[in-house]
Amino acid sequence: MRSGFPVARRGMVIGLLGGSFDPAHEGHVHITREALRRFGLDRVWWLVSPGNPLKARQPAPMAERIAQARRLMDHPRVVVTDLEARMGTRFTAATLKGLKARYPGVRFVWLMGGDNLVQFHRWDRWEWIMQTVPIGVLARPGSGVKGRLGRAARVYARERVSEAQAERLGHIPAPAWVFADVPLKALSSSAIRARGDWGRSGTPGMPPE
Ligand SMILES: Nc1ncnc2c1ncn2[C@@H]1O[C@H](COP(=O)(O)OP(=O)(O)OP(=O)(O)O)[C@@H](O)[C@H]1O
Ligand SMILES: O=C(O)c1ccc[n+]([C@@H]2O[C@H](COP(=O)([O-])O)[C@@H](O)[C@H]2O)c1
Repeated sequence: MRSGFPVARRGMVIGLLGGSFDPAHEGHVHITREALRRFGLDRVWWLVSPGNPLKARQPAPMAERIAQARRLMDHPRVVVTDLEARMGTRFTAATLKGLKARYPGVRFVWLMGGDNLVQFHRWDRWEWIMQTVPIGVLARPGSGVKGRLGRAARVYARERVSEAQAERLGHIPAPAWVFADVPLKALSSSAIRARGDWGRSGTPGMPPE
């Protein structure tokens, strides 16, 4: 990855988990492992965001978040990247456009927790995203209860793929999305920040020493 851009071969299926990772925690690790297993992914790339366009709060410096995420997410098929900062994008649609141009022949799958599906219709060019890449949604406490999946799920209800077909997700033409009912982990970056041990404890999500 000398250029800062990870290597990917044609035909690979790569899951993209975008996030603030401020800080990364065991919930991110958990959904990444579940996504690798359930969606037939060759790799997952964590896209550490320069800043979520819908969040007013500025996150911790990119270098700190990347370093902490790499310490936590140690897996041969997972890459923690600052691709969005390198490409100068922060909206997901722009990121996907850039990645598709840079990696022809690679199949991307967008990954997100159920909380993001609920507000997905507020994202820039969300319908274009839906029609461009398959989406794997992972259950999160407080989201995914019947009737609370949000507008995007309603508009694209017929494009929902069953969990039994999820292993082929990267090969199903968009629009296609799966809601994976993974075991729930009630961890969040905001709770860790509120506790105030981010930056002091080596492992967010664990009690400070
Ligand atoms: N415990 C979890 N279970 C399922 N999905 C999660 C979990 N934690 C984070 N995610 C998902 O991972 C992605 C990146 O999350 P993010 O970096 O914003 O962490 P967060 O814990 O949601 O942060 P914050 O509490 O600041 O909103 C998002 O798609 C989010 O929905
Ligand atoms: O493109 C958008 O309009 C958009 C709006 C909100 C969130 N996102 C992306 O969703 C991902 C999760 O964001 P966050 O802050 O919940 O970790 C991250 O990659 C953000 O850039 C993207």
